[in-house]
Amino acid sequence: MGLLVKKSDLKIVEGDMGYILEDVPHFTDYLPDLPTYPNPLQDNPAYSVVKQYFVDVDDTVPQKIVVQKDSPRGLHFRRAGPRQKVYFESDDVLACIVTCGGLCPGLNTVIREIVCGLSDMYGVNRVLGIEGGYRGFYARNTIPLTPKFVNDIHKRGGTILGTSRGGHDTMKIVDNIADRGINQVYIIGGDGTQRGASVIFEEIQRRGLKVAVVGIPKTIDNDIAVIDKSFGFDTAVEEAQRAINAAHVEAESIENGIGLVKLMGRYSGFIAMYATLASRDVDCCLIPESPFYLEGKGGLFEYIEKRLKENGHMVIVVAEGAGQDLIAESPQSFHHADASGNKLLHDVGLWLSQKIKDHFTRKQKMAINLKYIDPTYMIRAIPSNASDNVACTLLAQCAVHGAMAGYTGFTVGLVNGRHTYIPFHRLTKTNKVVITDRMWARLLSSTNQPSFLSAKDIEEAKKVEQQPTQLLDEQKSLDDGCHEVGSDLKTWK
Ligand SMILES: Nc1ncnc2c1ncn2[C@@H]1O[C@H](COP(=O)(O)OP(=O)(O)O)[C@@H](O)[C@H]1O
Ligand SMILES: O=P(O)(O)OC[C@H]1O[C@](O)(COP(=O)(O)O)[C@@H](O)[C@@H]1O
Ligand SMILES: [Mg+2]
Repeated sequence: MGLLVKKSDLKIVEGDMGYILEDVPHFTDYLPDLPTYPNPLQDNPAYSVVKQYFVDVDDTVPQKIVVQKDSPRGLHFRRAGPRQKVYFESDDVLACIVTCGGLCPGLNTVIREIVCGLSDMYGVNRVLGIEGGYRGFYARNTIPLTPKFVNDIHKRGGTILGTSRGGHDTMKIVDNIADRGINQVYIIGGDGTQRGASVIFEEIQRRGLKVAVVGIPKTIDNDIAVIDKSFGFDTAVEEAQRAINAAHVEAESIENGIGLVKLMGRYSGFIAMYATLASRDVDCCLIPESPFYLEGKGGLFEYIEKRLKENGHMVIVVAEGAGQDLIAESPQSFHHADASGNKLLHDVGLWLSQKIKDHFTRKQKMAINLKYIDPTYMIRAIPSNASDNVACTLLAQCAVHGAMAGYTGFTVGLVNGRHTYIPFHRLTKTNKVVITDRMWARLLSSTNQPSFLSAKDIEEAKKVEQQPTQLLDEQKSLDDGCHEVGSDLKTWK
């Protein structure tokens, strides 16, 4: 279940024409009369030439960018960036950085840029690395992070700090933060991590500590709500091309060749969809959001047979979360969830390979050559590419600006091309490919695969689409006084 947020805990500012700002918490909400200091950036020669370097206090960014003449202005988030006044003196800051959840290209770049951003922009030189994810706060020693130490780390995949699932003990973590005198906590991770960050922030606020809790969203699956795109996603899609190319070369070199590639995507098929659209060698893309079936008219086997007869070979891309309902329970799937409570998946790649082989060789008596490629971890265990490196840098710098300016309990994220500060609870919902959107239609028209949907399914999907928008749903919940967010795809105990 997602986070349950009371209306009284939200910072909502309403304006004309249906304008709503969902603001993020600030120290002054619970610690009035804190001293402020001029932002040291104003004396930094590198930034002194920038016209209006500091962000206007009233700047906000709309969540919905496409509007009609009479539509309400809708939900907005606070624009990220440096503020004229800061709430920390450089020498007083003791920051820490932790990485949690699965790997993602760019983690080391974000770590590097937080350390260098704190030092170069704000003269902060005390930064600690928390090793091995959340449990590292109370179970491991810290490592001092200096600009020199992190200088080359962006060239490496993974995270120099290590990561983990599970192990989130709020009290132990906050005790540790307080005992060490840490006053800025940078938490890099996905939806689960942001839920964890949210409860850490609540406890810190309850204890009245002047500690900024800042999230930087991470997920290779690109399934975090609200934000445009997560860092590392482009790198993963690019790396997936190598596997798809190999599958294509293998398939076209042999009679009735089928190349099958499994890509990551637990609940959302973004990697599979973008890798397919980028490649143009893919004949069929299967994702969790779009149910499919094997046998009979309009099914996968019929389509495979057609493509082999037309073209002599084909390439299939399958996202790891696709077809889970079709796969029978197996004895191996005894553990149903990982340490963080994420549902464990059946291996759709192996299952599908076997099903295709059985169907064509035994039932159809048609000789096929299937080559299965599983590059799962290869696409996320690599360093980030050039554009992801820049994305990581901007996220890290915006995170630092926000913490220095006294904001807390927020995640930094790109919304409609602008960096914003977003309350944690907004990001814990899972973003999914919408199969009634134009992007999925583009994919279907580029692969020519069947949609696997009956006329009734299409009607149902359109009805879901026509239901009130997310914004209206959420506004209604707010009016009711309570706001539940987050997917119910996983349970947290
Ligand atoms: N609801 C929650 N409350 C507190 N901590 C959580 C919650 N969900 C996940 N976490 C913690 O966040 C960390 C990362 O979560 P996980 O789901 O594995 O990865 P990701 O953050 O990439 O989604 C884990 O250490 C887990 O214990
Ligand atoms: O084997 P692991 O480390 O649990 O990771 C597998 C999972 O990690 C992911 O890459 C991303 O998951 P997170 O965003 O929760 O880290 C999923 O696509 C995949 O199912
Ligand atoms: Mg997750």
